[in-house]
Amino acid sequence: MSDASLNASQTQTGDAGFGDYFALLKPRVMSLVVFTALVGLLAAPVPVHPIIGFAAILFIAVGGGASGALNMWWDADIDRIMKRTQGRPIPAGRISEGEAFGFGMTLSVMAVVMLALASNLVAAGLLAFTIFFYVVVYTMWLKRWTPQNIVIGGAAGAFPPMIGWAVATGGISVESVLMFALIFMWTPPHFWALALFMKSDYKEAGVPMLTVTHGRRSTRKHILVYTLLLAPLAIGTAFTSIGGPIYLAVAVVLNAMFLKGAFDIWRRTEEQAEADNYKTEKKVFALSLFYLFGHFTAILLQSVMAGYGLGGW
Ligand code: HEM
Ligand SMILES: CC(C)=CCC/C(C)=C/CC/C(C)=C/COP(=O)(O)OP(=O)(O)O
Repeated sequence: MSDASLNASQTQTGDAGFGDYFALLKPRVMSLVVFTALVGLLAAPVPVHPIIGFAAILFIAVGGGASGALNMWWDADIDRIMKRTQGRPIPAGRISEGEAFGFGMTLSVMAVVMLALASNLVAAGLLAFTIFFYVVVYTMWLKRWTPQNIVIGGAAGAFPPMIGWAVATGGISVESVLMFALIFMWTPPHFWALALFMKSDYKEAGVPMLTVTHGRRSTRKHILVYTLLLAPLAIGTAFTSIGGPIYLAVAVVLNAMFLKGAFDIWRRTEEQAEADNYKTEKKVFALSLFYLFGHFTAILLQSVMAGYGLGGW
């Protein structure tokens, strides 16, 4: 039986296993979040002892996961309504809201304290702020209040490379802000492409996503505008100290693909999208994941090569 087909009447709180607590950490989304933190850490000009680096990434992963658990605790009511989220441990009845809250809070505090001990207060402070931003600013406040929820709230997902960079350097710099900006501008097309084929779910749950408040036509336009703003930023990063020729080649190809996808989404009518079951929108959502992974992999490659005195301009 799939998770989605379980419901509270078939399962009881207390049935939870390791897998349910692991699911509270939103591991799939967090895998990319943690990767960007790792790249931030490795791209910094200050080498980190491997054990400290490993521990720091682990604590960032735990903090990120904990914020996911707190997000699911607060959003349990809407997760019960949306098909996509009904199989999650709380709506499925395998973990109680109180248990999820306790789990999320305990891990959050532990992650921040441990990161402070393993690295420095700037990194730990940034992690604490990121958890606060995702849980309080995005989840509790913006998500149910404004269609700009993910534009502003998306900042939470953009902090992890800055945390990684701060672990290594103890501070914030132009380069780490650039990595933040890349994720910040990427989040709206990433999410709105998904929202185009999720509209009915958010509507039922009363979440004011752009698709619900402004319609799909406007969302298509918004995706294009943000992708057009993202491209020069992503490509321009090639000419900074975290970029280089390899990054430039990757960025040009990925931005050309992402722009083509955004134009396709913008050109399509709802009838066309419905006719092929939102094939283009689904493709662009998948591409968004590859896009971010590709840019951060290129930043990582450039920094590894720079360590050998190679790959720069
Ligand atoms: C406010 C910002 C964001 C919103 C609202 C958002 C929303 C979503 C949603 C609703 C999904 C569908 C999958 C699910 O049910 O969990 C998803 C998938 C995903 N997101 Fe995002 N996202 C945001 C930011 C990010 C960031 C910053 C990253 C990584 C850096 C990221 C990485 C991913 C990945 C890897 C998936 C695919 C997960 C899978 O395979 O199930 N997202 N996102
Ligand atoms: C280090 C650290 C604290 C990282 C946090 C990173 C972070 C804020 C990621 C946000 C990505 C995410 C899961 C958005 C889902 O939005 P949603 O909660 O509205 O999605 P849902 O409808 O699937 O619950």
